[in-house]
Amino acid sequence: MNSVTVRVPAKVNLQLAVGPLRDDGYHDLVNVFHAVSIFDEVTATAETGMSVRVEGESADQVPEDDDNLAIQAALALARHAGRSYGVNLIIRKSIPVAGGMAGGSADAAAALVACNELWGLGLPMDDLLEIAADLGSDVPFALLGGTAVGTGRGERLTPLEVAGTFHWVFALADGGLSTATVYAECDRMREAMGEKVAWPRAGESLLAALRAGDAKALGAELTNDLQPAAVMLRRSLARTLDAGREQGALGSLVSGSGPTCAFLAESEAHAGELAASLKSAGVARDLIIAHGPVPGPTVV
Ligand SMILES: C[C@@](CO)(OP(=O)(O)O)[C@H](O)COP(=O)(O)OP(=O)(O)OC[C@H]1O[C@@H](n2ccc(N)nc2=O)[C@H](O)[C@@H]1O
Ligand SMILES: Nc1ncnc2c1ncn2[C@@H]1O[C@H](COP(=O)(O)OP(=O)(O)O)[C@@H](O)[C@H]1O
Repeated sequence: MNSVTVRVPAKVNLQLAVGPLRDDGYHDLVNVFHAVSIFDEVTATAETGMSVRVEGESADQVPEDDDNLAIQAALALARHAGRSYGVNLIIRKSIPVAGGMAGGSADAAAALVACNELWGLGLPMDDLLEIAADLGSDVPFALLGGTAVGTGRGERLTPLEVAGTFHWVFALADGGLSTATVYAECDRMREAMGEKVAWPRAGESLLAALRAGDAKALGAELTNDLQPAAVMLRRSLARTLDAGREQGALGSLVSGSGPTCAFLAESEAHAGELAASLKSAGVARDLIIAHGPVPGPTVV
């Protein structure tokens, strides 16, 4: 086999509970990940060296050297296998870059799956999950897909039972936000308010809403502890979130570290109406309709 293509979804966080800052610079989380139908595609082709090319949505903002998370994934996999494999990766991006939808992590997960296949390694999921956790906190979930709760840095995963499909509208912003900057702003705001940071816990009502496939109940339970920090760093997000609520979204929140905002709709038709109203309100660079949960990386 000379070439393998893998399609990989974006994520939105249904609950992001951020615990205290740890000594290693990370925060303990309860991170309820939900994979949605916005996909990047990664094609891995056998080659002697390691190279990457990025095409599509905001490709100019993605590094085409060893800083690219997909190349880092291929290098980590080759190291794990103890061989000096080579690969050319072509990444076709649709997931917004630095948008809080884990596009880089998705590409890394896709590269792990594609190279595992291309190089005939046959490594099991558990090995790939271990390599993924060293690449970034969100990469293990990007390998898994579906809906799952992440603890620790977000890398320790338990898949969640979900009934049916949820319909979403995503409002894209101009430019990205740095994940590390948003966590640091969250710490700064908490300190300024003298807030005692609680140990993060999964919301029982949120898990029940997922099990029941109850969009209305889910909408009321969406929470993101990074949202105040993201809004502080990008004030225009307050207006975007307000517009979603005014236009009848069941729930509105910043996706992860932002600046993408996510709006939960009642149905596919309602998502279409909501996207149209948000477009008229002029509160986003672009709007994308998607559904979740969807499976993780898939060889196409
Ligand atoms: C916020 C979240 C929510 O899912 O995703 P994004 O919105 O960026 O997609 C994640 O926690 C991001 O995960 P990921 O993007 O993989 O982060 P990493 O590369 O592991 O870490 C980047 C930086 O984020 C901060 N970080 C990350 C994870 C964590 N549990 N605590 C942290 O404080 C640290 O400052 C770290 O240096
Ligand atoms: N394959 C990749 N796709 C996107 N961004 C990447 C990739 N590899 C490295 N990066 C870098 O990671 C940063 C965060 O990207 P991304 O994963 O899209 O956002 P977020 O962490 O907000 O979900 C980008 O600014 C970019 O410089």
